[in-house]
Amino acid sequence: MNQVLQEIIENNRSWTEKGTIATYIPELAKANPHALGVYLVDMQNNEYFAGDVHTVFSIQSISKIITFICALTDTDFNTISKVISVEPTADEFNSIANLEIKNTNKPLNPMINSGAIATITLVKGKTYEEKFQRIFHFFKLVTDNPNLTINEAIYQSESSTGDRNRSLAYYMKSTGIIHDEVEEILNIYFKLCSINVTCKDIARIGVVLANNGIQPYSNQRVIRKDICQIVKAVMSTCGMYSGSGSFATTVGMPAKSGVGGGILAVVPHKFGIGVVGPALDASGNSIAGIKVLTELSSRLDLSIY
Ligand SMILES: NC(=O)CC[C@H](N)C(=O)O
Repeated sequence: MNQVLQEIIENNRSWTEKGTIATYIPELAKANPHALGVYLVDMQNNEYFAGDVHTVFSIQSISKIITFICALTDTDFNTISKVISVEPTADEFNSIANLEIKNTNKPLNPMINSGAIATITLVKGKTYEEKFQRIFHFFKLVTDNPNLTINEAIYQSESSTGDRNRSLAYYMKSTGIIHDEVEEILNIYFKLCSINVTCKDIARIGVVLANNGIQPYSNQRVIRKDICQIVKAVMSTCGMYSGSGSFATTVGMPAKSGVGGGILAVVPHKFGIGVVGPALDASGNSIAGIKVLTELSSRLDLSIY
């Protein structure tokens, strides 16, 4: 398997030249555009990998999965559905337009920025710090990595340039979708986006979802099965932003990307997959990462469709 992964990395590394690093968060511009790595964890906890798997990157929007799981654990899906829809969008991940144009004012789904900001408000916590710590603790549990840290420079960079996210949040407050202090919620959002991870960390989140909530290495249930099903469905339809439809046809796996260059993909009952490749395509997805997953899916026949 490692040999196959090695070939796939070599076959697709040239795609890193065709994408661009996210620079709208200035600190992200420091990422290595040529990095490309892939990590698989299977149901028996075997690990396979190739390429730049030691590259550390900020998790960015992949954190939206974890926030959504925490909200679904604290608040039932029907209640959440009154605040956030689960419909895909062809607009950009930080679009403000659809909040006004679609009749309900609800963010279209929890995988875009507006939806994730609203999702944070549905996670329980007596204080904002407790809310953040509960999500961060769950991150450490599900990755089985108690040493996860926040990338302070990226957090500061996001916070000082995150005015689009501020406008999304203030708009949602004006329409009654959120009620909390906007700056406090954004502070949590920016911190969650700034968590340092490797492909292995995100593959480990993936394998728990692949196994319907049970960690293969500890046999411990960490996510309810019904929550895993909802999250995987939303990843399938919304996880790759405006590229979700073409990703479903070429790769065919529930997945979630982030502008740090990570992609977390799930092959139900088989694998959790983590990919890193910071050069992005026009939708904000890792350009070479998608190519790696496309070849992997085809060679191992992994599409769920
Ligand atoms: N697509 C992403 O990964 C976006 C996350 C990023 N922190 C933002 O809010 O813009």
